[in-house]
Amino acid sequence: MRTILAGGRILDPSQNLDRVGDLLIEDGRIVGITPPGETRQADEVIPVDGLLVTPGLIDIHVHLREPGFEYKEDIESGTRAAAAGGFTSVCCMPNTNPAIDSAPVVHYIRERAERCGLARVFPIAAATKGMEGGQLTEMADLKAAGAIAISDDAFPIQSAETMRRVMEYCAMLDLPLLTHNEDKSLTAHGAMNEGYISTVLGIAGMPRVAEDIAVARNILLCEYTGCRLHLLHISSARTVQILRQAKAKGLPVTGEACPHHWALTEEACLGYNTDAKMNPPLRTAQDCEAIKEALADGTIDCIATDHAPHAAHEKETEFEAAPFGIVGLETAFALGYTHLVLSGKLTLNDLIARLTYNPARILSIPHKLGTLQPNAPADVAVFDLDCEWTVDRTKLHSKSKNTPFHGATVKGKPLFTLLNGRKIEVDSHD
Ligand SMILES: NC(=O)N[C@@H](CC(=O)O)C(=O)O
Ligand SMILES: [Zn+2]
Repeated sequence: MRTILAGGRILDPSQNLDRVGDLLIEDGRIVGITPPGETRQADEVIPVDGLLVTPGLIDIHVHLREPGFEYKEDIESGTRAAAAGGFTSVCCMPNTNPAIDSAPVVHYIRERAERCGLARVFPIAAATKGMEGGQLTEMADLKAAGAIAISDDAFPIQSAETMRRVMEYCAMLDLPLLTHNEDKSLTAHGAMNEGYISTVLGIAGMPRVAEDIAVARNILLCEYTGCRLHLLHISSARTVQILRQAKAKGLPVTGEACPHHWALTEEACLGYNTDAKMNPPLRTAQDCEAIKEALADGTIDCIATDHAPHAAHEKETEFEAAPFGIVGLETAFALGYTHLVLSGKLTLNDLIARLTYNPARILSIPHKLGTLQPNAPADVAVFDLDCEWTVDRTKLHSKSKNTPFHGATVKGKPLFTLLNGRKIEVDSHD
């Protein structure tokens, strides 16, 4: 079976490649790139003139909610949302019920994802049983079952002693550890960034220093244990500085940023907008600037969504009572293109690198993903960069509609993906 994606602008940061051509795919694998129109024999020709062709996007921070919270999202709806956003691989967080803290749950998720066939799913296993911060999980078993990394994301480990042990095991097993960085003693009862707006709204704040302290501690423990540490959803300018210093020292630390942390500030919470409530919270314009700078200079290695679906009835409540989190898979590319590339902060090549090759490297994702090199699986994304569109929550494929970007006009639209060479087409958002 031979497919040609014909006449697109093929951009692949892993090969420093950006040129118009035909992408040849055979039996689910990339064969190579030829000049437009040169190769004629194919079972299927998909014309992509004027469109952007990249490796399928990879999101290493997604909450798929299955098992246990299928009313918010399930593996099928979540991977459909992924495909609609240009993602061919997602890594899912363990805060499910039961948590991803035993091999059977890892197997279950992988099998379900395989059957859905919309995107690859790599489970991230919990560091502690039930993410309770106590007894460690059987990380070697979890790795053998297919877990790609370790994290207690939503339930950040408060005890330095426990964190040290977790890191020692991760180092021994060469599993990356992903940390949600929050000193809970500083954020108790908090629901948004601590500052002027939280004072105006009368809502308890979550100071940036709660993130910075946890980042500093986790980096010191990383230095002590030699564990590969990845900082989830960086939201604070000071955290960016600490990460920059750690990298300068050569420590095995990486970081990610989510679109909302550069595209929005705490002001989005005005009016008690629960769709602007997430953890870590939206901060200030200065923090957004620092995050964009760090994405540009490579201090922050990758972009992830922290796709965190919640049902309407959960968000339609008082600000303090609403759960933290917003959906992100279907808006991430456009928010990157609009806010980072069109503003001149990042090149298109750098944006795609932070959504493909870099996340693949951070988690050592198997099968040579995040690249269009010959023989790699044909996981591909196709975008219309000229398309301006308005985010409409009712058109999202995710079961949940909790986005603060409803009504925002953005540029750059994911059109479809190929997964193992097979076209995955979901309805457009129009
Ligand atoms: N990021 C969020 O705001 N929410 C996450 C959990 C978390 O990381 O706190 C969720 O699972 O809903
Ligand atoms: Zn988190």
